[in-house]
Amino acid sequence: MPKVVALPRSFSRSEEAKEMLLQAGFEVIWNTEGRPLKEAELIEVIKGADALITGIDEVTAKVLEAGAPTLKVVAKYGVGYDNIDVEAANRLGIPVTITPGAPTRSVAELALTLMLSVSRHIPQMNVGVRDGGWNRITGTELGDKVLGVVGLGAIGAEVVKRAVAFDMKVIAYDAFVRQDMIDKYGVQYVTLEELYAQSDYITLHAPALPETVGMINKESLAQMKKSAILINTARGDLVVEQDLYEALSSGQIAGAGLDTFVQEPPATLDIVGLPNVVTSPHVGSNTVEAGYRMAKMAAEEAIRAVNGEAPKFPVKVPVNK
Ligand SMILES: NC(=O)c1ccc[n+]([C@@H]2O[C@H](COP(=O)([O-])OP(=O)(O)OC[C@H]3O[C@@H](n4cnc5c(N)ncnc54)[C@H](O)[C@@H]3O)[C@@H](O)[C@H]2O)c1
Ligand SMILES: O=C(O)CC[C@@H](O)C(=O)O
Repeated sequence: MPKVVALPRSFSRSEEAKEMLLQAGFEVIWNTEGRPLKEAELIEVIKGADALITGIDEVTAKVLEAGAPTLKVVAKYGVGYDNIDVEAANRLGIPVTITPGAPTRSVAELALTLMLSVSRHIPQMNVGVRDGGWNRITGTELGDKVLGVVGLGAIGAEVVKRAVAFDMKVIAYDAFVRQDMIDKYGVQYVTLEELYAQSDYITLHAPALPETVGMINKESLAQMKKSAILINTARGDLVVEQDLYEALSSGQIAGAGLDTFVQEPPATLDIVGLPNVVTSPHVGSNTVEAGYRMAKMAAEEAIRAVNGEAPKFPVKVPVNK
């Protein structure tokens, strides 16, 4: 009986994906810890497995080596695969797959949620009203503001759609120019320097790559408007957190909405404790709907691999730092 190890906490909510795996004759091993597994735990659980379905667990070379004799696929439940050592997987001949498009709408909705929450001070007012207060903090509108999108791929494009509906003007930075974004939403492609200087909101949607890791740092923050708000639903590694902390504390920029951190949970509460920062615990794709889509697509990849079929959404190029 083929064995699949399914680690994402919310995977077990998807009856359809579970049923698919059972119908395909899999023995399914669930992660019942309610947290990503540590390397030593992963090494134990992966032994003898045919497929691994992983969320944000660190799938290191050692983990892959422990699974290599039997492992036929590492199926990422999501799209950002910087937690998987793709170089080691390539070396060991284990395909790595992702679920493109499955989390897109949920992450875009969260980016907008964070933009609105920071602009309208929702968390502070919520706590205030609950405590019996009535502090009516003045906010700002998204309408007529400039949104700078760094990484205009699947998620970036869904953010653009929504931002335009809020009457925002959109500028973007990406190596690949999408003519449909220009034609349909009036997106203007600019250099990174222009994007930093012109944006009222900057939203990050690029993967963690050697050229994006640390891109939001002292120098780039210094180029931004004092009224700028930074949104990061991509990866924490894109930001030098100490530099962001200093920029937010000193008024160099006005606020931030952060779903992702260098270390999760964050190593210190410095940034998350600031009054002009709204945070969430890496939940961009953590909705019922995205969960169903990611679980189904990852289960399909596991089944394909065990049946000796080629993966549908393989990734070969490492994105790790
Ligand atoms: N918060 C969450 O829960 C969550 C969920 C899903 C994805 N993500 C993150 O969002 C990222 C984007 O996801 P997607 O589905 O839109 O991926 P995608 O591949 O469709 O889009 C990524 C875009 O980034 C661009 N890019 C690459 N290098 C760049 C650079 N140096 N500067 C600017 N742009 C660059 C690519 O050309 C592409 O257009 C993922 O890599 C992942 O890290 C986070
Ligand atoms: O597995 C998760 O919970 C999040 C994954 C998400 O960040 C992604 O990159 O798709």
